[in-house]
Amino acid sequence: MLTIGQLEVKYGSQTALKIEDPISFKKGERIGIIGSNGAGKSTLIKAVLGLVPYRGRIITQLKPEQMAVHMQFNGYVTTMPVRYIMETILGTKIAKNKELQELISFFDFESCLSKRFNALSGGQKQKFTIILVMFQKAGLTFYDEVTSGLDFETRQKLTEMLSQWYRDKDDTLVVISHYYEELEQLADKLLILDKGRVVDFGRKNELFERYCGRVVIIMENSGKNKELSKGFPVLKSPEHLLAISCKSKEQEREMLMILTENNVNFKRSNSDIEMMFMNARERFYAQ
Ligand SMILES: Nc1ncnc2c1ncn2[C@@H]1O[C@H](COP(=O)(O)OP(=O)(O)OP(=O)(O)O)[C@@H](O)[C@H]1O
Repeated sequence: MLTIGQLEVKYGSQTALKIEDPISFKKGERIGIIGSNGAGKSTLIKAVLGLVPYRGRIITQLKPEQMAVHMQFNGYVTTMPVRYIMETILGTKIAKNKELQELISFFDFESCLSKRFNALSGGQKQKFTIILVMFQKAGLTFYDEVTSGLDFETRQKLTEMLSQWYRDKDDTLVVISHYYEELEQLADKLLILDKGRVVDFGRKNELFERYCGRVVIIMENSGKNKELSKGFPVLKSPEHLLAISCKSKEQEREMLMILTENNVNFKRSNSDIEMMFMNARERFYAQ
């Protein structure tokens, strides 16, 4: 569907993004893009959409109208109710369009239609743009920080709605997010960027195995826990946590036995994106 290779985007003399080995997004894939501030995530989307000049190759059979994008920040006319903005942008009347009615109802947006954009809450503003984006039924849809700035509960609800909407559909999605739980729900593959470079690209479970092992056991970073896990491979983790990588069932059993016998609370995970992301970056720079 889309192949990117030998890509370089510069702002003035600063290289914001450099992709050497080709990466491909295939039909139906759900791709999450993860990276710290300034990693080049939005720049990648802008390059694909032709919004910034670049050198290199972006190959796709898709026409511009077959790509839809939800950008991080969106502004609309503030002098009229969002109903009219929606109808003008989409070129259809809500009352006459069943599909649009279905979308509005799915996002519980009916009561918002008479409000002006500025009078919508953060979550409602995002829903408004999501409805506009989804209605286009593009082959490839980008969501850039779709839940950014929302409170935890609204974020969770919106992520769940997106996940539910796309569950049985074959749309290709590219989701940029800083929230690990959002990528957990919406993405099957991850593109990890850092300082404009590709750290890795692959299926979530394969990346987890590559950087964290079979399973990771996470506990408080205390002196006692460090002592108990001596000899086990320690992963890079947030300061307050101690993460142990278990490469085999035997290793995991041994670790769990020690922790249980010593009454230590722990979390076991085979999909922790934060841990995978931190360790992927660590290994990238160690090479
Ligand atoms: N219009 C611009 N002019 C100059 N530099 C820019 C411009 N847009 C982005 N940059 C720089 O390019 C780099 C990548 O920016 P980009 O917005 O792609 O990062 P990002 O990964 O999306 O970050 P964030 O998570 O903060 O949104 C950053 O160093 C940023 O300061």
